[in-house]
Amino acid sequence: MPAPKIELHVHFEGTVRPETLLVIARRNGQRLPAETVEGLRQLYEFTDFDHFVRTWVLTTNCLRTADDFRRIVVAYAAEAATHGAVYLEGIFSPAERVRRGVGWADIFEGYADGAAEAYERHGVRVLLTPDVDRELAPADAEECARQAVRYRDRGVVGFGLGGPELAAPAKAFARAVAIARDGGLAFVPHGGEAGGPDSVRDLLELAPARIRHGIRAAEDDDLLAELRDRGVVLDVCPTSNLRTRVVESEAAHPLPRLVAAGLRCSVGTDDPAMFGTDLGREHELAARLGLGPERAYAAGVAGALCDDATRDHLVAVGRRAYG
Ligand SMILES: O=c1[nH]cnc2c1ncn2[C@@H]1O[C@H](CO)[C@@H](O)[C@H]1O
Repeated sequence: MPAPKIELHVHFEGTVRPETLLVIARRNGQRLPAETVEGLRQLYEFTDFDHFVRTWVLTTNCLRTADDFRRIVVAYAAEAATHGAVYLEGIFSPAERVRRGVGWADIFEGYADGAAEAYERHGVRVLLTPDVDRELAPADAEECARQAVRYRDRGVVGFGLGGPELAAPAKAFARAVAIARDGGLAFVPHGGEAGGPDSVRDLLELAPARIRHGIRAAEDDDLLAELRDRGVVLDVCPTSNLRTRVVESEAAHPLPRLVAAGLRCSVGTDDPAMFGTDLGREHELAARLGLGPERAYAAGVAGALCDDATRDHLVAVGRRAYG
């Protein structure tokens, strides 16, 4: 049995393995930019972060029905469970689907049903953190936040910001974040991935519950100290950083610096099907970079947006496995 794991940073749309994506696209009458598994794999050779984001938008468009969303959650929970996952917080990007004619309810109902079914069938607790990309009009982001709040009792616990990091400052979405927060959702944005320390500071003004990536905080000692003192958990995805080329090589990855600075870092796969990774391999890489499974699990417990009973359960699971 693999050691228990908590994954806080995974995009459900990016978990769909090429074989399955081709089937879904065909069923929905959607054209993908490649028509074979090999073709998709080649498409996933990213030249830079921007190229990755553009490709992500192209390939994830074929997901369209409530049933698609439900199934991809259940399938990923099954996969992650084989690597020891006991708790997942999954991201999805509703506005990108709505823009292409999918209804809000189909998206939220599908993901919420999937989260419930994942627990029933695979024993993995799944909570949901929809996000908006930084190229979205703020008014549309506000609508997404309102929709997310409506699903608060169906497993939606957070609201995030993703996509091209340099397209707009987080502040442009302050109203959407306020709507989410007033509705009981935590703010869990991406930042410090393609953008540097200033981009992380920009997020801190909106009091994030965690930061997705945040790795470029390692370039600034004062910022590292501030993140440590505030206890902000960073959801780090090392393979993603290598594959989108925001980090040049494994040896150059800032994770050892983050760990040395006393930051709490969880380990995530980000978009495992697009980056050719899985939760087990991601933890092997994190361990090589100085972040072992026990410490990663503790960061997961600290960062999870769950209720007290679930956190107590996660603590007990961790204690049994790691002592
Ligand atoms: O590593 C990542 N960084 C930023 N955005 C990401 C990442 N992985 C997936 N997305 C998703 O890409 C979409 C593009 O507009 C966004 O919705 C974001 O959630």
